[in-house]
Amino acid sequence: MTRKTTSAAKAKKAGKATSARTGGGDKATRKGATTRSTAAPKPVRAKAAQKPAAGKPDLGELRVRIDGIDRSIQALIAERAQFAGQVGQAKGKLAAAVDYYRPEREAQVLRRVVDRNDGPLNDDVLVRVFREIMSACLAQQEPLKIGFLGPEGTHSQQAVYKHFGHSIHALPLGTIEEVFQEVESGAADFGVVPVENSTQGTIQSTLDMFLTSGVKICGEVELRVHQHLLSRVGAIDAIERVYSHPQSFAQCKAWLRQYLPHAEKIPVSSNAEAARRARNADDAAAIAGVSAGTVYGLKSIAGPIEDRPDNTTRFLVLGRELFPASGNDRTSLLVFIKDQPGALFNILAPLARHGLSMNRIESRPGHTGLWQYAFFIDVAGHVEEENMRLSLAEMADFVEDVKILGSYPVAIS
Ligand SMILES: O=C(O)C(=O)C[C@]1(C(=O)O)C=C[C@@H](O)C=C1
Repeated sequence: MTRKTTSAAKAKKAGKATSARTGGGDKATRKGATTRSTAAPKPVRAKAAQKPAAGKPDLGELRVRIDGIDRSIQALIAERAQFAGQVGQAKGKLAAAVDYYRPEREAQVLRRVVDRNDGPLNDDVLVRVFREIMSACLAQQEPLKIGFLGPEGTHSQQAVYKHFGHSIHALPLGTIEEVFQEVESGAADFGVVPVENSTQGTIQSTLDMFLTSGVKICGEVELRVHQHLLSRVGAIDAIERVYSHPQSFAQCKAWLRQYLPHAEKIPVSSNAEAARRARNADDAAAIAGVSAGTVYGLKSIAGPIEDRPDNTTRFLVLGRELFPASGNDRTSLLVFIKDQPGALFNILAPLARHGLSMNRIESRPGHTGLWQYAFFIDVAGHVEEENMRLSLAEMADFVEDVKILGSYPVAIS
């Protein structure tokens, strides 16, 4: 019964969409065109209704076409939301919004968007649009609660919206440790924390949290990070002090040396905190993203000011469970190796034997004994896959312990 109603509704809507897409068949479209041509002769409209110059497209006609397409898009989004609602029902009565979230499915949807894209819009623009649609579809159950390193306006918050869209509750938290704790306790459904920057390297406080926390990595986000010099007056000559996160100072080292060599550099816990402080004095500035400037009412004096134009931060999405494979995944392992000759070689050799690429390896004091190290290893693939399972089994003789921190879709756009 449900299926019958749905397909009938779908056919009806598809018909409506087709006529709107072709431009002339839709009643409302024709009405729009008529209204426009007989509109009262206000100067602006009269200009739009004028015959276009030879070779120039007709503005009024183009807008009628756009209106028709908008109607089709809106009808299709509504139809998609209905199906997504039914998918929710198909999953059964689940305890909370977090149980409806499927990162592997979202990654597959977005990859298809990229594969289909022939322009004129860029992949990242289309991914953003579809991300928002899925975000809104999921929020029909209940919006997800996402913890991040606050306050409002940080790059972490931008990463939250890039990954989850805007139909969520973003929860600003005081420290990276708190993000882990809130996810582990269930107060947040997911968390987003920075893990490495292309200019500055690893954020070690994030890696170290995995030594003791039970959270799982269920996604990654890559964000191009643009830094600006922000102040309440917007004049560089007035600046005596600059606030920022140490990582951001490091990303803008050459620029600061050239343009503000004598200003005092004051490290604070986040760029947004820097912006919050800079709003209190005319001689203070912050290095932060423009969104922090918007939140705290600051003007951009200069930007982007990062030394490397490809400056990118990678964030991890933290959750409480592992998700199935999406088809293009990464696995993060925390390996405590045995203190014996060739131990590191012996844990990496199985990966090579089974054709798995290691994307990254990082050693940190393992907190298990003096000079004992833990290795954070990222490998292409998913733990569900045969070659990964075989590699892990073959490593077993050479490790004290292996923790699978997560198997998650590789970042999209
Ligand atoms: O396919 C699903 O499992 C859905 O719930 C639908 C949908 C979507 O809008 O496409 C919504 C949320 C999930 O995180 C993944 C996909």
